[in-house]
Amino acid sequence: MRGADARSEQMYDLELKDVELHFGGLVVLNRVSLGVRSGELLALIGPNGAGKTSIFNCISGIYRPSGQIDFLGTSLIGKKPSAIAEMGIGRTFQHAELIPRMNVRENLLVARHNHLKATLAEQWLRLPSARREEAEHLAVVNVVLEMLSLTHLAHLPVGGLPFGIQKIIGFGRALVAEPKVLLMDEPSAGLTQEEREELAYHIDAAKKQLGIPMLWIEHDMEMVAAIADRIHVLDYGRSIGDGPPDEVLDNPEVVRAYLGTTQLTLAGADVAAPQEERVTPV
Ligand SMILES: Nc1ncnc2c1ncn2[C@@H]1O[C@H](COP(=O)(O)OP(=O)(O)OP(=O)(O)O)[C@@H](O)[C@H]1O
Repeated sequence: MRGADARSEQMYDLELKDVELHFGGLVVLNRVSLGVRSGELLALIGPNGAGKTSIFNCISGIYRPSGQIDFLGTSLIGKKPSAIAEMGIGRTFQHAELIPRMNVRENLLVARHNHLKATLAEQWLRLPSARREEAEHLAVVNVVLEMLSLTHLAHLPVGGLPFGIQKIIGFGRALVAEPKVLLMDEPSAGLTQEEREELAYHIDAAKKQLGIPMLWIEHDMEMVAAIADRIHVLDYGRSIGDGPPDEVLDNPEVVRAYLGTTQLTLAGADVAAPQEERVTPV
């Protein structure tokens, strides 16, 4: 079997089948089926209110839909959000939950708490096992800092850093938890064009380096066209397209539903290399 054929046959790590969600009379998700494989970045697009965040809330166990949601062969339906997070489903939020007075490295270390094995007493007594564990956490954090070109800012309080850098730190927070799949809810919201390109560069690089399946809600079609492997389109809770970016963004139904009459141009869609020297460490 050739590479592309093998890939299309590959099982999904995370798969939704006929997922349906209602709030009173409102049909929020109407038999939605989609899946994401390891090493794949699947963009979830659609107009406001289409149901994108609701899909994340169903996967995370916050909403209780009908249908099937399977993660690495295990059903997530009926599981508590904490149990789902512990299974390795990571999530970034539109507003990164950073602690402004802590420095960048400390913010990432906090996100390792799910991996803590040493008891509080062992940590206080600084037993060798606790010290070894601390060193392991620090090593993971340092790898992520390096990967996101944040090492030179690691000692700086997060609150004083530009918004675009804070977004990259928020992405790093999700990565240090070593998720098995990552859900990203519009990480580019509020960023300038230059900051979006830098974030896109890091998302793309992290996907290639770590091979984690990523499901990504995004409104910026240039970012999507530049780095998504596949796009799934929702409209009023219904799936209206799924496929490679050039195919999906050319689909007349998608153009009509999502983009109005504006023809999407993919020309110029690009990602920029990080600019480490943008922020001067103090
Ligand atoms: N907890 C809730 N109770 C009632 N209605 C809800 C709830 N959560 C979502 N909805 C409704 O479901 C629909 C889909 O909302 P959702 O936030 O999933 O859309 P979205 O595609 O993420 O939109 P946006 O791009 O604006 O974030 C909307 O009509 C919303 O008002």
